[in-house]
Amino acid sequence: MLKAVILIGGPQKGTRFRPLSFEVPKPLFPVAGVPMIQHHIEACAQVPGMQEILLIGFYQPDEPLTRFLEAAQQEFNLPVRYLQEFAPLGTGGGLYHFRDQILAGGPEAFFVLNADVCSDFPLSAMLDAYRHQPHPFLLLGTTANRTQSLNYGCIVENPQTHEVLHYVEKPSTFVSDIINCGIYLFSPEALKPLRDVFQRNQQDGQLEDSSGLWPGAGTIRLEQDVFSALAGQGQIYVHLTDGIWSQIKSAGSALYASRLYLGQYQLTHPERLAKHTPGGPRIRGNVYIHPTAKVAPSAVLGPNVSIGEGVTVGEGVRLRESIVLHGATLQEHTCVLHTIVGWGSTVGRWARVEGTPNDPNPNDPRAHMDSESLFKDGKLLPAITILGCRVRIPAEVLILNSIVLPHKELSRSFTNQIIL
Ligand SMILES: Nc1nc2c(ncn2[C@@H]2O[C@H](COP(=O)(O)OP(=O)(O)O[C@H]3O[C@H](CO)[C@@H](O)[C@H](O)[C@@H]3O)[C@@H](O)[C@H]2O)c(=O)[nH]1
Repeated sequence: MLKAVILIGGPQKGTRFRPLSFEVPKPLFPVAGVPMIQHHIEACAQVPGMQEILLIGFYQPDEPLTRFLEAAQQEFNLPVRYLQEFAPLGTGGGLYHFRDQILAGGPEAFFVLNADVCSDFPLSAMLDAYRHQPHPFLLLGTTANRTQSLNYGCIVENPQTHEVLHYVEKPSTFVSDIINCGIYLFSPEALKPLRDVFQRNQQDGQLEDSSGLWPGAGTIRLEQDVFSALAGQGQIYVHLTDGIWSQIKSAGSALYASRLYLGQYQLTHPERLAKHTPGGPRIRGNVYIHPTAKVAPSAVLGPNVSIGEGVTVGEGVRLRESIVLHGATLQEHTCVLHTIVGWGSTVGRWARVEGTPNDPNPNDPRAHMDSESLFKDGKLLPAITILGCRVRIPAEVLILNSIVLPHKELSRSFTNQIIL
């Protein structure tokens, strides 16, 4: 019997996701038409013997989260429960705090997944590797180029045995091109080192560390406190993958992840991809259209477009590399490229809304999305355009490389601006 834990974090963590995280908790943001963590849940539910999926975080259990959990339980016919931390406990504190719930029923092992990653989740392959040679910690690893590796946990392995010999979280100089994907398979034994860290933190007193976290309150950093400390002791192994993988930290990376998942749907969910039908809109490449959306037949959509519930797309609209969220309206002949259109927003006739993608270098197979910062030298960097919720864009204007905060009613064109 197996279980899975998804680490969903909490409200203040989604700052690079603003203004989109104002409306919905980041783990529920739709990526390729379904909430971000539904991809995780679908992957876990497919592993034979999966008994229960636990979401651990420090969000207040609000209505969208509760509705999502109920829908997921019904769809996958599995208990999917939310366990709320009393305070942010770090990536390992929640696992230790809720250890009794995780180990209830005696699982053989449990998966631990960061919520903010996009992957094809090779969970069965990880399970095979684990069963072949059970160790307390199995980490999924992928490769990154030298510069980008510094943004992740870096793993030095023994290439013969795949034992993790050395682990450094976000090093300041190059350590290894194998990075931690934030996808793990732990044996029940893994909770013992977590207990040791917990007890040590209690003894050391309630000292604040440099990140402002409070170890005495039960905070455990899986990466630094456990992986770095135990590397080279025969307890941590890495399973390498060359499948799709990306972090979802910013709106730009959500758009990129949407593209990756839409590509995956060819294999996993062909029924979710829109097909060209006589009298229907023209579809180019991978496109998701929610069944309740109304799309005019002369619209041209794709590639890599995802259209949410109740969206209206008018005649002659051109839509490419974009996510259009619940209840938005694109009036006739708008052109929307590399943009996220927020919930209930309206783009007026003949308006053009465009962003600039910051996709990984296509000539470097090890490149990932850069963890973008919005500014360089005091200037807003060109990036995808984001319209917050219920924004109104008038007819015949151009909105380029801009972020528009919720409820704004614009009256003219804007380029390279954050509109507050
Ligand atoms: N429950 C809970 N979850 C948390 C907490 N803090 C973070 N998380 C969740 O844990 C995951 C990791 O979050 P971060 O702490 O922001 O780390 P990171 O910068 O994403 O880096 C981690 O992931 C990388 C892969 O995406 C790894 O390369 C890196 O080593 C590390 O594990 C996210 O899904 C986040 O929601 C917490 O206090 N409580």
